[in-house]
Amino acid sequence: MPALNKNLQNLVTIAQKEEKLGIGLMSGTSLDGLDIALCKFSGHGVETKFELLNFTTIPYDEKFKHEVQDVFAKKQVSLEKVTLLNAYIGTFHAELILQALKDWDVNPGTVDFIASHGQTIYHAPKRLHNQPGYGNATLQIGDADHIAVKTGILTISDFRQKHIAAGGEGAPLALYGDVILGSKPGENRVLLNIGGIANLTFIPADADTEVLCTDIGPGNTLIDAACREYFDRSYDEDSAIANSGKVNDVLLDALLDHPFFREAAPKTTGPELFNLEFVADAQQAVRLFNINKADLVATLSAFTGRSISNFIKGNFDVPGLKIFVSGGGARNPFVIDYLTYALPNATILNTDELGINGDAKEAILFALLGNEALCGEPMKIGYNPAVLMGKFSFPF
Ligand SMILES: Nc1ncnc2c1ncn2[C@@H]1O[C@H](COP(=O)(O)OP(=O)(O)OP(=O)(O)O)[C@@H](O)[C@H]1O
Ligand SMILES: CC(=O)N[C@H]1[C@@H]2OC[C@@H](O2)[C@@H](O)[C@@H]1O[C@H](C)C(=O)O
Repeated sequence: MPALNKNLQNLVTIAQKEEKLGIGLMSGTSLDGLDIALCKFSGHGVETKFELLNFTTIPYDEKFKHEVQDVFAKKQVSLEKVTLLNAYIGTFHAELILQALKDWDVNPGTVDFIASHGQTIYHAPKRLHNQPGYGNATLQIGDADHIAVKTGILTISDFRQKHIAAGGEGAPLALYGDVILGSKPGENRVLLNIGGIANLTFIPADADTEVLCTDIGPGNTLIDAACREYFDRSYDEDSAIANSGKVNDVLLDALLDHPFFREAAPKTTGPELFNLEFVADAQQAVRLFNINKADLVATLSAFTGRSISNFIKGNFDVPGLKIFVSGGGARNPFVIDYLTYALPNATILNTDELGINGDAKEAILFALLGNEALCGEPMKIGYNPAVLMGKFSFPF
């Protein structure tokens, strides 16, 4: 029998190691920076033992943000730019990983794998694009061959395509991590991530009830977009702008009137739908052509709070519900106060109370999916396809 080549031999050796050191990468819809989580794993599936050794977010500079924004969530872009960015982001992410490892004094040779989400540039579930003959689709760029070659570390990437191939919408993938890391028998839990888009995983107390993981609607994306457009700021730090404005209830109702909120879950979305054009359409519908810009930010912040609380109230009317919040929106006091007020029967906590750093949660999730790709078994959770996700890129 011919011997396996060096890449495959290394792959088998890594897959069979009792303990693995893996890096998870996430670069989300907020485009604030690259989240890098260095984790130690043993086991797989619900038996996974996991430790977060180091975490950092390396902020993107304005130039890089603009480069990505040029092609992000837009129907028409330069194909040349997308092609250039695919290689460029891969190489850039590799440089950021090497920088983080240097800062942590970790030798890249000791890291077994990198699990890279890539940068989503377009998310197109069938419900959203509505084009006959085409199914669900999504596109993450930042090619992993560049990461593997530049870092010398086996890289697993492009997790969402397998989810779609097996019948999903390619997102949210959070449930695999949420169930592995956040379940507690006998307790009704929601793990709520407020990133650019808000999503949640409901883990019921009773094992016979189905786990549900779904996007809910906008998290920070509209608040950030309005801050960029009208205040020359990238976000509303500590809700300073929202707190100086007044919620416009007519506009709030118009925003909430979109059919997305009436569609059955699980469902996914993105800034392809929730953008400033969406807000202008809602203003048009109620003939509100002029609105004070601080009132607009307050209304968009209330929109995030209300769409999340409506979904939770409408779907999980269960006793003793605990909601563990993560993502940058957990630091938006206006949104968190709104949830606390609108959901008096639930307890609102932070994922840190589960021992999971809320900022690191999504990067940890991808590290965990990388671990599953190496040594796991397909898991049937909720309505999600039972498949192992990710593609392998070798360093040599
Ligand atoms: N102090 C703060 N006050 C208000 N908002 C904040 C604060 N800190 C962070 N945020 C919000 O969090 C955002 C970043 O969130 P996060 O890093 O979770 O996004 P992401 O990973 O891109 O999201 P996604 O889950 O959609 O991929 C910022 O753009 C901002 O809107
Ligand atoms: C296509 C895509 O990148 N979706 C992201 C985005 O950000 C939040 C929400 O929309 C979620 O569906 C998903 O990310 C997380 C990590 C997920 O898959 O669970």
